[in-house]
Amino acid sequence: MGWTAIKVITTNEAVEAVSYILTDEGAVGVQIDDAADFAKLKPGRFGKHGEIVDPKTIPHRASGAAITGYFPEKTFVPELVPIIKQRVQQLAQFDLDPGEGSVVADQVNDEKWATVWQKYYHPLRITSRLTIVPEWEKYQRQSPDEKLIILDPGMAFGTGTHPTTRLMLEALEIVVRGGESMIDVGTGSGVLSIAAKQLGADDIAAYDIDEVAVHSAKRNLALNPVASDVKVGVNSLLDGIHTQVDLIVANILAEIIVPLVPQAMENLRPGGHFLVSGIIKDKAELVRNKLHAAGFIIDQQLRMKDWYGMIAHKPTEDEQ
Ligand SMILES: C[S@@+](CC[C@H](N)C(=O)[O-])C[C@H]1O[C@@H](n2cnc3c(N)ncnc32)[C@H](O)[C@@H]1O
Repeated sequence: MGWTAIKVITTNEAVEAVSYILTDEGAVGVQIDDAADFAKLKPGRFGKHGEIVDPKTIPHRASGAAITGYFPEKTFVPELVPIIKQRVQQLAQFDLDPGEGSVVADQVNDEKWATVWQKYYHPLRITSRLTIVPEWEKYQRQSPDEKLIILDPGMAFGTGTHPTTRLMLEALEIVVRGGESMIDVGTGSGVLSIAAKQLGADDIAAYDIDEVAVHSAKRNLALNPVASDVKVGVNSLLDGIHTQVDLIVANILAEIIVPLVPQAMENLRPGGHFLVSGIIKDKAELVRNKLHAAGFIIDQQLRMKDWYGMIAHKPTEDEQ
């Protein structure tokens, strides 16, 4: 079996917390290289047979700590790295200095990672009506209402298996009635736009700040003829966009949702829905407060593991 190693560079004080994060995200083993441990070594106190060893000859970090988590080969790295990054940065809230906080993936013993994980990615019924089907799998519908989302996420976030995406797919199924115009902010693999089209949404524009994601979304939209008219482009949030749509969806980190909230209010018609996900438990209050302050009405809060999603709407004239 191959392993995927994900290395976090942090401070000595954050070693335990980062090790916990890596284990909590599925690491089966953690290796710690801490400059503080090295500083405690004294000549002659170690060596396999009690021999005197010069600490200077031992490879070590000059400062801070590197913590490497070893994950099973089924791990889909493009979804895991941003999540670990976010959790490491959040340590500052608990008065722990995350330091550099860089998170880098490296495949160990397996250079073919990009295809190996595919062995573990199978058709998945997300809701009673939405099923994700990897492009390379054959799948027979289990019921006439079942809608398929054909995907090859490539290197973009959005396999459909992550709780943040699943919450959004559930929210779309609750809200979409048919004929809605929609903007998908941070489209990743394009999974939410394809799902919305399958549920009956009409005119959709999808944006991502990352060119790799835009490329992946274009490819996936082409795999799903129902979504072939979705417009996709590079854009940060809704910068420079002034329109009136029925629905805006965004599965992005809470800190990025915050500046998006007033832009969503401006671009929604009265009664239009704003669906947000990607909100880790500790940030739910921040997003709720921001939505209320901007004038949104929160209709429903969805939760899966430590992740929250929210369904909000812009008040109609009667509700104002
Ligand atoms: C958590 S992924 C969500 C992908 C997909 N929509 C899903 O639900 O699975 C967040 C996406 O937002 C993109 N993103 C991050 N910051 C952004 C910004 N300021 N503007 C637009 N997209 C952004 C990332 O590149 C990434 O593709």
